[in-house]
Amino acid sequence: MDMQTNSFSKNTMPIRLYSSEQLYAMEQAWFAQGNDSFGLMQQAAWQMAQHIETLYENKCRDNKSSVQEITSRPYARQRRASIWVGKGNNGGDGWLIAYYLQQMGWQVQVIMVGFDKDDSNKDDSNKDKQDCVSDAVKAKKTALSANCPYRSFETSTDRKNEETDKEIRADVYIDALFGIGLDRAPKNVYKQAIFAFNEAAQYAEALIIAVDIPSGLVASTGQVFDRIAIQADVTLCLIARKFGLHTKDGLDYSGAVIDIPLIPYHLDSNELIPFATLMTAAHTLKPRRQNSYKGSYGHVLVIGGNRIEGSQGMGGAAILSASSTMATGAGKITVACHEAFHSALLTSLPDAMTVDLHDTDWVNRLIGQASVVAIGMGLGRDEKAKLIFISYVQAAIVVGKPIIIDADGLYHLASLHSENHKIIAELKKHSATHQVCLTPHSGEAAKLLNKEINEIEADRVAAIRQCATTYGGDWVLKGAGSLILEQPSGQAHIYVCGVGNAGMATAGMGDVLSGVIAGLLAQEDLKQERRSLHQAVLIHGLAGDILVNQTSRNDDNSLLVGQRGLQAQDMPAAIRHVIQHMTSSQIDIK
Ligand SMILES: NC(=O)C1=CN([C@@H]2O[C@H](COP(=O)(O)OP(=O)(O)OC[C@H]3O[C@@H](n4cnc5c(N)ncnc54)[C@H](OP(=O)(O)O)[C@@H]3O)[C@@H](O)[C@H]2O)[C@@H](O)CC1
Ligand SMILES: Nc1ncnc2c1ncn2[C@@H]1O[C@H](COP(=O)(O)OP(=O)(O)O)[C@@H](O)[C@H]1O
Repeated sequence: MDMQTNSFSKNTMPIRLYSSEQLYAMEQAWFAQGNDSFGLMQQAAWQMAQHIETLYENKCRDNKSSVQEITSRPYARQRRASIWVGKGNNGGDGWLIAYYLQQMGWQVQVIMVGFDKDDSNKDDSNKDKQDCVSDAVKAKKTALSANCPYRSFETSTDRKNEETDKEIRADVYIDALFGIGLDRAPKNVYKQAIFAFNEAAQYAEALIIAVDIPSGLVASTGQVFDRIAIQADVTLCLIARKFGLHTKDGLDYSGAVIDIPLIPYHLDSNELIPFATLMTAAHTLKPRRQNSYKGSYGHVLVIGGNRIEGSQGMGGAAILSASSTMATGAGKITVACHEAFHSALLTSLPDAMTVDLHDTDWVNRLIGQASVVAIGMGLGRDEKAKLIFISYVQAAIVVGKPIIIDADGLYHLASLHSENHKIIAELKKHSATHQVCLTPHSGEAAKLLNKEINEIEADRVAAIRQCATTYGGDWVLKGAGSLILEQPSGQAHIYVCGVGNAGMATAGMGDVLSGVIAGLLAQEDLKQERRSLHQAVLIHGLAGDILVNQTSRNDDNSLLVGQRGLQAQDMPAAIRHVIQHMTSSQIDIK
């Protein structure tokens, strides 16, 4: 992987992300080499206890009160940790954290969730089978042998008295309910415990630390069921980064992520192929050659912006896409849109050329001349729009052009797929030799795969893989932590976009993205460098971040609009800013 990047974030290195299954495989490979599983749990807990102490001290410093000040308060002479444990190995980590924190002078209280009387009896009666008991049981025994105070969540909620409330109020709340083993929605007592944990920790204004992954968040998908999850300030991530921490709900629940690698899995020669790669920095771009002209930087043809009889039309989609294309440095642009929008287009983008979307002779001629064809933004969904979509995509295939398909283009593609139209196979074949980029959000992906949106959302990686298998080409599955699937040599690789923000959840942002992709692909001089799909998605996200000031050193804040004020039309100026910094000096984001 090309590591040459320009720093647009604190962490500029790509980070490998793994699924639960891969994490379990890493652990098993480690144990198969003769390493002890309980020893690993002890190591994990010991390191986490150290981190917890440091994080708490840092929090006190940030609050501008010294640790001595805090510890001298009559009700808090000791640092207090409330540790909520489940029955799996994540809970085992929690018991051992309690054990080590107590040794370090903390006042600890363990809250057991889902343990019933039978279980504890079973543990004690199995003394003769000590070697066979699980690590979690060994961890519990270790903590109990050191007299760590503990209580069952079920019992304390039943009692519901003031004393119980006081007992569980702490400076640090530690979530060790579920780790990578969570595979379904927490129900009953688990659901109650997660809500109670969040409520108690927020009431106490405590530091909230998740062990390995916040409970309720699925490591392999980033999904949280019905908003039932621990809302962490910090996640102490064991062994390797979980995919789910960085996409979808993971972005809202994980807080800051601290790695605790524990085992040297990356040194293994039979290294696992990562599930995905997290990207937070765009690759550096070389400056333009002095001896060049507009033709050196490509000609983009944007096809969209239609007006269907009786409607106001969607000229803005083509205008936003075209403006963003020019902001990336493309040499020339022609927009094939409805004639009703030509003057509006030329008013906002006088550098563009225009052609009537429905003048098929002209548009076909331009397809032959263009370096890249981007089609679908505001194209319309009626039968006439569908016919021109088929005709222009076919023309682009015949003359061998890179194609970007977005928005209404994806709608037509889905319907053509359901009709077994031959263009689907033609496009797939074309994608084996030419770049074809398709950019659905979850709703569009659902149509393309003939599924419900919640099925797509439940496993976005599976969805993007299925899109690529069905239609060929490179894909972006848009949303928080957008996924990008590229298959340059036939082997699919998935990236997660680690930049961008919720201010970008606004109309027209997707049109802007299609413009950035087209602009990068058009520029031949960037061939030796990265002008890949993930590079385009990063530039788009970084531009959005600059506009909401997620920058630590952005001297020029004239672009600042904030998340709620962010509009797609603000993006071209920010894209220019990002491209300029990628080509010269560095700025930091976040
Ligand atoms: N030695 C090691 O390997 C090391 C492991 N480490 C730690 O172990 C953690 C993984 O441990 P784990 O595999 O025991 O899974 P964990 O998440 O604790 O328990 C889940 C269990 O709960 C259940 N369950 C699932 N969903 C549920 C639901 N919604 N509601 C109710 N129950 C549910 C499910 O059981 P089921 O009921 O399906 O039989 C499942 O077995 C990992 O994140 C890390 O912290 C580190 O210490 C490093 C060394
Ligand atoms: N919460 C978010 N975090 C990061 N990026 C986001 C978020 N919401 C939307 N975006 C990005 O903004 C763009 C929105 O695209 P899309 O939904 O197609 O908008 P439209 O159809 O209105 O043009 C996508 O690139 C998406 O990834």
